[in-house]
Amino acid sequence: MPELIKDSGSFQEVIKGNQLSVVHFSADWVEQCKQVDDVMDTLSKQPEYANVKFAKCLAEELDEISLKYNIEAAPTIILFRSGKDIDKVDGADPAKLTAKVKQNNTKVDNLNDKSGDNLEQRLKSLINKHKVMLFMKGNPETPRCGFSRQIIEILKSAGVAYDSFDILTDEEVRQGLKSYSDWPTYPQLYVNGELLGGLDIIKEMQAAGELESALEG
Ligand SMILES: N[C@@H](CCC(=O)N[C@@H](CS)C(=O)NCC(=O)O)C(=O)O
Repeated sequence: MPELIKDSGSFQEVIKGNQLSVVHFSADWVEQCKQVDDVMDTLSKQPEYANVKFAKCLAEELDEISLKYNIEAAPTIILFRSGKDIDKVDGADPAKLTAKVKQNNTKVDNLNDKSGDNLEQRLKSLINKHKVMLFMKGNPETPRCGFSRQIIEILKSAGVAYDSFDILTDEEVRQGLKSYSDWPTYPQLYVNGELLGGLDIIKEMQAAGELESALEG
């Protein structure tokens, strides 16, 4: 049975930690929320989700938290890992909610499996996955940050082939790459395993007519 979050202290308790946390922003008077309650209840009883935290909060009673996470209507379900929101389901959509819990929990499992691995090796292999490799928020079809969206447009106009990695799906890579490359933000664009830069640098290169040759490596 999902825990009922009553204040911001218990909310922080629920979302912290490397496990997946699934929080239903609910309103008692909205019929669809009952459907989400049932799905959350069923999922919480499945052995494969034994380490996932399922919780519910009454969105109108915790307005500061609802504001922070842009809750516009109940039900909204937000998935968290290590205190950060990593995914979201708007409205009562049992199939989508189930799929997202499964998908994001698999990522945590992968992360845990890899915890003994050398993070540096993982980062190196990701950086070298493609000649031009973009680390961004979201994916080229659905960028989840304006900076990432702009760099996608630039790469599109340069007509270059590239691969991308969504750092919102992997907190270890998100934080690890910042220190590995000594670069604090995303997007990060790599060519032949070397950091070319973030959005501002890429824009400068484009303005100077240097981008296409830099992308050639
Ligand atoms: N001026 C930066 C803009 C990028 C930026 O500020 N990104 C922020 C917000 S999307 C970021 O990645 N913050 C660190 C994080 O979210 O982990 C650039 O040239 O790339």
